[in-house]
Amino acid sequence: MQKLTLVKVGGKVVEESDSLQDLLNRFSQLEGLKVLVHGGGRSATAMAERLGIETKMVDGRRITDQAMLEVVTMVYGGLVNKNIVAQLQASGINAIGLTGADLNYMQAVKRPVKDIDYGFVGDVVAVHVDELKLLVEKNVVPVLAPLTHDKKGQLLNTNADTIAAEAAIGFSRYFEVELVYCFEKPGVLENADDDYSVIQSLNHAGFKALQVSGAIHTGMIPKLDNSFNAISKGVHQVRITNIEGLQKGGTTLVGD
Ligand SMILES: Nc1ncnc2c1ncn2[C@@H]1O[C@H](COP(=O)(O)OP(=O)(O)O)[C@@H](O)[C@H]1O
Ligand SMILES: CC(=O)N[C@@H](CCC(=O)OP(=O)(O)O)C(=O)O
Repeated sequence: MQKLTLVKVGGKVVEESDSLQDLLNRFSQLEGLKVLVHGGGRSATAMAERLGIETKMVDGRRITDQAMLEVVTMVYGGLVNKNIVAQLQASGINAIGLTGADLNYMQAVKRPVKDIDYGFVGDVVAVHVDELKLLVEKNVVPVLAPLTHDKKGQLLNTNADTIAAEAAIGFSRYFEVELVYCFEKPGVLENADDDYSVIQSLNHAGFKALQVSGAIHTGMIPKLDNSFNAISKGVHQVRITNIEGLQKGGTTLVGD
């Protein structure tokens, strides 16, 4: 099977032009077939503030009402995505920027309201990577924004870590996929405040134990849930690392 590297880059890296440029330079140098997924939560919050639109969060999760959906569509599908595509083109990479509506590659349903109404947030129900496969085989690099659609005309906001895991699972039918989560820390840390405490290899039982002890918390919990879901559904390897570790290093997740 041919190898494919799928890199997800988070909001802090995307927000700062220097770190984004550094990441894209290193990404451009990765050999073989590749896909980039980007977040941009911080950029959306900043743009909402500039537009006088209040950002509402519950337990660290964005509430996407109609006004916020317009902001995230502009920021994720436009500003962030097209900037990345243009910068990759400048590095000689033939990139194409897409939401889940483009080529109908990722379909979702609006999250049902239980205790909390998250608004226009999509839970992924179907992934169609056949057209993307043809593109990557022609050395085109898809740049995927954290937006999905419901196939009835509604765009939905979907977490970028989930988009990356679901796309990686979809591509695993055709390729040996390595999923790399690139964020601001050098890996999953034994102590979130100590950058020298990187855990080199982590299985699901180890994750759960560190979650119970409180060493793994907040945004790292859904990132690891997405990672282990990807491994259980055929993704060859998942790594969590920073820009410097894009090629190797950080935390490698292992199946039980
Ligand atoms: N044990 C841990 N190791 C590393 N980061 C951790 C850990 N526990 C919690 N975190 C937090 O998880 C956050 C990463 O999640 P998130 O902000 O969602 O990532 P992203 O930048 O990819 O969007 C980090 O900023 C860090 O503060
Ligand atoms: C539904 C949901 O969580 N959407 C995220 C999408 C962006 C994202 O995931 O960005 P980071 O990777 O930078 O966190 C949000 O709007 O914040």
